[in-house]
Amino acid sequence: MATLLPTLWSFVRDTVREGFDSNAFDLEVSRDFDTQDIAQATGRYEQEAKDLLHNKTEIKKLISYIDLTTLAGDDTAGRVIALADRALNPVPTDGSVRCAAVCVYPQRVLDVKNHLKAKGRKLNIAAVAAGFPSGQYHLQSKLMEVSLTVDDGATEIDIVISRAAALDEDWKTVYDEVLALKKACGSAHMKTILATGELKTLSNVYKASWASILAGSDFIKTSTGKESVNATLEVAYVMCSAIKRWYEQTGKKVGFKPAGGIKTPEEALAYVALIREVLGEEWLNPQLFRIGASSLLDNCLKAL
Ligand SMILES: O=C[C@H](O)COP(=O)(O)O
Repeated sequence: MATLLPTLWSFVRDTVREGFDSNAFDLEVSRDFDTQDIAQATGRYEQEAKDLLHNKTEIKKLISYIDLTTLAGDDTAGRVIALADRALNPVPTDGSVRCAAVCVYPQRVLDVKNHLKAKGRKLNIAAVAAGFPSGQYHLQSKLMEVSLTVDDGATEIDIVISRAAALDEDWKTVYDEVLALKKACGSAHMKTILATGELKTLSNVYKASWASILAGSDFIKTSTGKESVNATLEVAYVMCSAIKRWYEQTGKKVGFKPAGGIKTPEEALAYVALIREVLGEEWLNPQLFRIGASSLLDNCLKAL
């Protein structure tokens, strides 16, 4: 483990060298959001969700976007193995459907990996890391946690931003940390959790989205599921506006993951309607759209 430290510190050093252009950042993020416009749009998505609710194909697609999650202090090898089996075959009457990934704590990654190996099956293994859920840890321990979790076999890492830096409007620190963590992820995909329920304003949500996208996040994700306010359509609209803007400027597609408190197919389908309108149908696949949820699958099965 001691040999990891010099490598991890080199991430930090390289990150600082890559720099953050504050002027360009401020220029880009100086936009206002009309909350009335957003409320009108989210009302539309909720209505569209009601219309989609009786379409069984849409419900099965929903299941394919789910990062099937357990993030509890009493998670055991047995629980995450059962979760992985469920993710591989979530609809007992239709073997063609599977969830996008399982999402577990770092210490449970190896249990899932060994189980999949023994079964000869493949499944994305996402793990929350980098001081999840609060982010209130030293950067070097966040980097080490990410490295160890990737070494254990996580193919996707869900990191958290520093809300302290975001609330202090220190976007350079937010960017630097995300950039360093992206490097620590290596080939694993990185989803950056903004914890929007703690960011206070929609303007901060947009700025945190932009800093995270600039720093190379593969996905941006709303929430950990542990904040008192988790995913909402309002913040999803703002985050997807940043993803759209980035795509218009660079041609690069960043994914979106609402997570936390999404329990019913109707709630989840409203996010589908939002993605369809703001980003387009091409975003509606598990490479670019995930839903982080621990109890949505049960309710989807009831709707089938
Ligand atoms: O990232 C996923 C969330 O932690 C899941 O939240 P949930 O348990 O409210 O569905």
